[in-house]
Amino acid sequence: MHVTMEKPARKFVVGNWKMHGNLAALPVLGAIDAAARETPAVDVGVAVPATLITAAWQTANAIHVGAQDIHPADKGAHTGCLSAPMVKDAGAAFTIVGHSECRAGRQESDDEVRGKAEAARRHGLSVILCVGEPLEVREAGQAEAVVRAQLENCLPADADGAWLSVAYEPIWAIGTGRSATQDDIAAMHAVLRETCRAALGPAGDGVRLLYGGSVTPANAAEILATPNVDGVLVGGASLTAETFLPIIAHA
Ligand SMILES: O=C(CO)COP(=O)(O)O
Repeated sequence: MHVTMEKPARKFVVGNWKMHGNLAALPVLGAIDAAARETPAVDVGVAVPATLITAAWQTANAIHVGAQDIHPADKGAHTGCLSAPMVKDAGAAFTIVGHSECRAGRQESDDEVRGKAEAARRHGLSVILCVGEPLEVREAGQAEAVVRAQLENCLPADADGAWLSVAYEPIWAIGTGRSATQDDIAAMHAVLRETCRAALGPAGDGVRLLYGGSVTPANAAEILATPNVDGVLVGGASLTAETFLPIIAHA
């Protein structure tokens, strides 16, 4: 089952736990799940470490449980990697692909990221495809051109909002406490929307566009009210109920 994407009515608020959390963190997921059940107009997801996917899926049923990355191949000699069918089997409903921490750590190309998105779709997983520029690119005035090219290169040919979301995560805003300004987010998300429409036609309007990078309870309302922002992808602030629940409440 794909995460149902009913744009623009429903916002998508997603936590990315990165390399944080073990079984002792399940009560946090329980609290997020309870909040999601009380907020049925918002789609809530958490991309947990792979070791927690099954337990999360068994614990929480009002939220979408996701993986943080997959390999483009279904199986093979890829030590330490997980395939789309594996994370699906474990209970994931979606996966993140192309996160800047994966792109940088593993020298991932846009082609590989597109291959991961295609693998996810083949196996019935929804996808959050991440794009975003480093600081030097923004300072050189090239952010929109670079992110547009990144999305064009990573977008699977016949994608649509039934299974695809795109997350704009400027690298300089991740984990720094310095989120992008509302104007910068609006400008970039207009570019993302235009790029989705150019590549996918009317289906491009249905792709949910998320913002990620130092989202907190203090800035979430403003970010979520920005044109073409259909949700947020939250790192640090998704690790505790105290900080993630208020973000869900703002959606
Ligand atoms: O990378 C992120 C989510 O995928 C953002 O992380 P922070 O919210 O910690 O800046």
